[in-house]
Amino acid sequence: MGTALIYDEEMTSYKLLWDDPECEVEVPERLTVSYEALVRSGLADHCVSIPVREATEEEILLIHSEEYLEKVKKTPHMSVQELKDFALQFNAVYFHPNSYHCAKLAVGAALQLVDHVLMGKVRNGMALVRPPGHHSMRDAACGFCTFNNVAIAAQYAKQKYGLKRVLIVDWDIHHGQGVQYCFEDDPSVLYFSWHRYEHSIFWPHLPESDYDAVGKDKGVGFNINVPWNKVGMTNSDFLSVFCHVLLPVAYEFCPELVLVSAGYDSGIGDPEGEMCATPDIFAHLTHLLMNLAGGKVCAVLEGGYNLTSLSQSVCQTVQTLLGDPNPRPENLRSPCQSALESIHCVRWAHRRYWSCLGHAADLSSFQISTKPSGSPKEAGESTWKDKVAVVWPEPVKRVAPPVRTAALLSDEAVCPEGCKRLATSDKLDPRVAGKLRENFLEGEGDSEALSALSGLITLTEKMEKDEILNGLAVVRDITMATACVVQHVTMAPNNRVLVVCVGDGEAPSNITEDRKALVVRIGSRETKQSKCKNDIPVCLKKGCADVSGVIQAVFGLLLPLGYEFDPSLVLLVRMPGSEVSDGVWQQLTGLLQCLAQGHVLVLIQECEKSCVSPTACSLLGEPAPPLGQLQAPLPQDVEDMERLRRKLLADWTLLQTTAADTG
Ligand SMILES: CC(O)(O)CCCCCNCCCN
Ligand SMILES: [Zn+2]
Repeated sequence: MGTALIYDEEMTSYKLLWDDPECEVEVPERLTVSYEALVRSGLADHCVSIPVREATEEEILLIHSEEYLEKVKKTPHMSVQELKDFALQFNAVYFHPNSYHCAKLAVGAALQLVDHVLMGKVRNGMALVRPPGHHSMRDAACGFCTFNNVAIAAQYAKQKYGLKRVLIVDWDIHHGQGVQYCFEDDPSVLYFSWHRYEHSIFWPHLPESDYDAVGKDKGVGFNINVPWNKVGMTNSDFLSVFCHVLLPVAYEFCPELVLVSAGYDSGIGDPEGEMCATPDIFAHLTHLLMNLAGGKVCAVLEGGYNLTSLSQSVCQTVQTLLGDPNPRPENLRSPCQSALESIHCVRWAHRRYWSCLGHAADLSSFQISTKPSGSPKEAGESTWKDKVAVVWPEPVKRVAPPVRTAALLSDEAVCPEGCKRLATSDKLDPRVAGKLRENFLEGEGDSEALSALSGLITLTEKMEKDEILNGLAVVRDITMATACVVQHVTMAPNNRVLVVCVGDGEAPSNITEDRKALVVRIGSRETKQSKCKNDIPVCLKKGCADVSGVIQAVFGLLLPLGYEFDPSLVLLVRMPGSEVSDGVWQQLTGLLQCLAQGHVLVLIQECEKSCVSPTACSLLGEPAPPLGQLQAPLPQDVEDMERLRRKLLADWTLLQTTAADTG
């Protein structure tokens, strides 16, 4: 199934007709540069092009009032002066004789995308639209927005397809208060937004944009606001919020559809956001959402005003939707104190509503930075032209290797659909053979074992050379196979391997202190006190059969560790007898492809070969099936994981979830 791209240059046919410093950034070129970048990069050709359509009045009335619609319907016939006067009744908007037409196309584009995804014609997709939507309200335009494209799409999806749970992820740098107002009492729509706030001195200065606006009545808990109280937030801040706030909640919620209010003014160089996250981060944010809702992800453009940053970020998003491997995240470091405060506050505010946040530390542990008395930035606010030009490196080219998934299997085993069987006939370098015999086979002449190990070496080398993206191997002795891969990979100077062992069993023997290998073991009990700090055992009372326990460990520990460790290879090992369900296993296999440019090698013990085909599906880029709404993790497990997290904080900064953590 493909990735939809919805774009029509008709939506560039309106613009600001008078001088207005607060609206001048919203130019038609925003759409043309984004689309042209997709065409130039060849990404548009790999997408399924879907035509736009005008939304009907009935669809607009899903969210907006008749009075408001009747007012907007009059704008095509207005003079410039009348348009100007009409706009004055709203906050930071402008109108043009064509803006009503374009606003209907923007809504229609979002609905076309939702239809094609929910009817299974495409897997996911992106709609490049303007005007944006997330600020507009039932009775009012606001912040360049006329109709609330994403809010209408959510309502439309519920009504037409009977969806019970829709997740809206708003990564635009402004708070989509319009969306919040629509759904704050609605438990079927979980709205997540981060936004520049600076304790309300940033536009639109609303108290209800703060972290304590958690929803109302039946909707308490289903509105999550992460305020950025400083500018300059980085990739590390963004990933920390996804791992420690959004994703655990999103998996507990288990949405049937993910709508993204994809605004790129949160990216570096944007005059509105003034943040520092680089365009490649949107590849990771997108990837981390793609195993939710069975992969049904609809991204709808909101803001983004630096044309270079915008077009690069749009390309990063679409390339990930298409399944191409993610770039390795550049030099991640500790989230900043202000971001940690925000994470701490929002986790605390939601601790009663989401069991995954039940243990969130209370706020007494540190003094929240006081709200500065500073007056809103309006006074003498520098316009975007005064802002210093920001530069950043062009995102690295992301090339998909010629072979996506290779399989190392015994001769009689059937090769899963879509995988390429690895020919072990390749002559093994006699020196390597000698080392393997000496290190792993105690010299015994077991040619079968030798050919299996040499096959693993070949697999690993083909990944390093980007001849294949990822692979799976069915082996007889999984501990030996793991040790063999670890040893081979860590021989090269700047290689690092993240070993994820699922189920109980011995960690590989040759893990050294040199941080070239990091082992995270998720199992039911401490096999033995982990001897070195690069071997991290995560213990769950019920072992890997505990879905919410594993998911808690993945987002709270494994992914932050993995991002900070930044491996060149991920080795995912399914220990024999691990009761991990295929669903959880596929989630893991899918999510871990966000690391190491997607170079994931999965090891499966001969006796477990029933999980070969689900593993192959995930390695081939199929979204993992939804896990269902998650139960609460066991309190004992939560406490153990919290204790482990605090112990690891000294070495791993992305594990922090509160400002006090840097104690
Ligand atoms: C879609 C979007 O969220 O990017 C729209 C942002 C509107 C910003 C209005 N700024 C007003 C500044 C007032 N001094
Ligand atoms: Zn914005």
